[in-house]
Amino acid sequence: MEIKSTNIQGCYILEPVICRDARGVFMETFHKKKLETLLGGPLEFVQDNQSVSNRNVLRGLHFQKGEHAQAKLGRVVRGRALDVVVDLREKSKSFREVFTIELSEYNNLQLFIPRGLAHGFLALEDQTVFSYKCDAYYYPGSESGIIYNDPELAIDWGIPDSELIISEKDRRLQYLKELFP
Ligand SMILES: Cc1cn([C@H]2C[C@H](O)[C@@H](COP(=O)(O)OP(=O)(O)O[C@H]3O[C@H](C)C(=O)[C@H](O)[C@H]3O)O2)c(=O)[nH]c1=O
Repeated sequence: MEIKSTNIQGCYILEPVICRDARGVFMETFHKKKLETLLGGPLEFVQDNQSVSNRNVLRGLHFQKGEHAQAKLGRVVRGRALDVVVDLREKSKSFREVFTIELSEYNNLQLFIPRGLAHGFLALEDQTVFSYKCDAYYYPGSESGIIYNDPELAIDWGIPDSELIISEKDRRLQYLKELFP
């Protein structure tokens, strides 16, 4: 497993070792001890999630507040997605910064997302399967988020707004200026 830093403190790109032979491909998609060594600290994932999205579906930008904040290890098992995180940690050197990366079944990349970041993605192919580990349980009462088209973030999703498929819930998410008045 190789690790690369991003512009966001504690957020890392992970590239698994791909073992290919005449039968196909094998890779370790998660190895607790190796990842703890690479990240330099303990990891205790407690919940795995998976969503399937057709092309142009945008999920996010979501986070859980306070004690229910989740670190995530995300990857695309099938298809392609533009993955986006925003640093919402006021004490972080990268506070308010955005990082985007394409995760796909073709590049096998993963993204480690520390607690305190908002996360979302745009599916770039039909039936894109996004799978991720969380180090805290889902806690509906702590759910929050930032709206995908917040002008302060100016995220380029790469397609016209009219083509985006977004849940009513996500269309009602707050702006950064409401979260940090
Ligand atoms: C997140 C979650 C949701 N649910 C239920 C709640 C709804 O009935 C249904 C769909 O939930 P939601 O629309 O919040 O799903 P996404 O839009 O994919 O949410 C995720 O989107 C972005 C990309 C994230 O990083 C978050 O982990 C997560 O918020 O699954 C659960 O039962 N458990 C869960 O952990």
